[in-house]
Amino acid sequence: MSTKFKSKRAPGMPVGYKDVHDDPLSQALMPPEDESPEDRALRMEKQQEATRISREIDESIQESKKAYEKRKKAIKVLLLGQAESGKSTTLKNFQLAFTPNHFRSERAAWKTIIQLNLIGSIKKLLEVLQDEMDSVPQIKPSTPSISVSRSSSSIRLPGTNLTDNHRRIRMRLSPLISMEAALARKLLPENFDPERSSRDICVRANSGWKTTLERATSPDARPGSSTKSGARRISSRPGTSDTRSRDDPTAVLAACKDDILLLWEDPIVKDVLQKHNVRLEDSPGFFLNDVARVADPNYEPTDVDIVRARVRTFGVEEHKFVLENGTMGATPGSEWYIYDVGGSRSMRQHWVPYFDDVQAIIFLAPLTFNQVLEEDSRVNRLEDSIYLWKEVCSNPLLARSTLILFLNKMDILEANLNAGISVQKYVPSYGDAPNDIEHVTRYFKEKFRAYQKRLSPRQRPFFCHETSAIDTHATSAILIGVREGILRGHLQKMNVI
Ligand SMILES: Nc1nc2c(ncn2[C@@H]2O[C@H](COP(=O)(O)OP(=O)(O)OP(=O)(O)O)[C@@H](O)[C@H]2O)c(=O)[nH]1
Ligand SMILES: [Mg+2]
Repeated sequence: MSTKFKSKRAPGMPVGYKDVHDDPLSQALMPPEDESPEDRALRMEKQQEATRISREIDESIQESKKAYEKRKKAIKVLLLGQAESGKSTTLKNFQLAFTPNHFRSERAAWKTIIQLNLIGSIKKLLEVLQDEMDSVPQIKPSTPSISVSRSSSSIRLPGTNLTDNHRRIRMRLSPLISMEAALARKLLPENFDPERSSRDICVRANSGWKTTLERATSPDARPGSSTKSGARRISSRPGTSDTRSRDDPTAVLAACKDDILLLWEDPIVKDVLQKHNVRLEDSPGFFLNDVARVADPNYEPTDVDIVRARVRTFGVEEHKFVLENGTMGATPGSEWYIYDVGGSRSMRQHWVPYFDDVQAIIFLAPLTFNQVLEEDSRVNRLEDSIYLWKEVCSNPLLARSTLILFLNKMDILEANLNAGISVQKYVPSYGDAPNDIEHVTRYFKEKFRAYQKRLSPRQRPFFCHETSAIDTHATSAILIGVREGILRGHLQKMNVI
């Protein structure tokens, strides 16, 4: 009886399946009647392999499903704000506070960025000196005077307090500039644009630029050295020690260190900068006050250096955080996604696709009332931040997202107010209220609060923090509170608490 029943099923088909004579597929799969034992063994082997592959596909679908569910449950935070508002700096603070091991593992990549930042400031400084020299007639110098010098004396150039010694130092520093362009082209080739070479270093989101930098600047990747497989990585030129040191920012900076210090600490140079209205201290990625350290051959960036390094974000970067054990009271293993966007005007259209799936937005609004946008010098930065804030508050896609406002760059606000810069001059509506940090902060905070209240499609609480994102200690305390708040809100929405 059982033999008879078996013969009616295709091999491997469970009991209860349709009779093979009714099912064309089963019929097609039936072994030939004269199947040899070898053919049968081969067929069984193929069948087992097919079953294994099918099981693997099922498992991978299940895993994708699980990952999708996990991602759906994960907390997603979007960092928004204009260019240079401090979004990437806040992200780095987040990494330092909650995934410090990962943060520190990227130190080598940041070292090159910091060196490029420093060279960028020197380049700007040299441009100002050149402008000053060009602004006066180039006639034969006549009035000798003593100034900064390695030699015993120097000759003052006509019409300026700069001397021929400044000109010589400027010449000696010029290899830094050609090296910067070469380095940017080699290390970040897809982002190299000679038209923009005077601007910040720019990296494309999710391009793996940190890995590229780490590989390209590791000792065995320098020109003239070989990889384990014997292939050259960067340059095909013969690797003389001369070419090696000319391409290596650490070696070139070390060779130029004394000259950089001489220029930067020279009171005449400071006067020229002031005359040309250039405050390098306020520009992003400023490391000129740290030359002695950064230009040292054994320089290793500190955590704060990394947080202060400047790289312009281009596009939208996704950062996954799996909180590390023992970090700031975090629940180990919890998953967060933080999206860091490029903030300049041309990049804002890329923000919208991320709006419908985020629990919280951290909006960076620096209180830089006396600065204008780099991309449009007719627009005041603070005015632009308020415009953006209004857009975010009123956007229906964000109606359910928690908004957290960071009034950032409080240190710069304080310095500006201490220097006596009047808020009323730039923001007439401020009137004649006291020009101090307390009143100014309260005034702008209330402005942001009122717009949120007026424009939000549904009521939501106003969360606001005063931050200086380069102060890692203070910022980590704020971020712990923010993380708790977002988590609580998220759990409430999911009805877990
Ligand atoms: N003094 C001071 N500098 C800050 C502060 N926050 C950020 N910066 C600096 O401002 C510069 C710009 O910061 P980023 O975080 O790169 O700005 P971003 O918003 O990511 O800019 P984009 O990527 O161009 O959109 C960097 O050099 C930071 O070190 C702050 O609170 N105080
Ligand atoms: Mg950025």
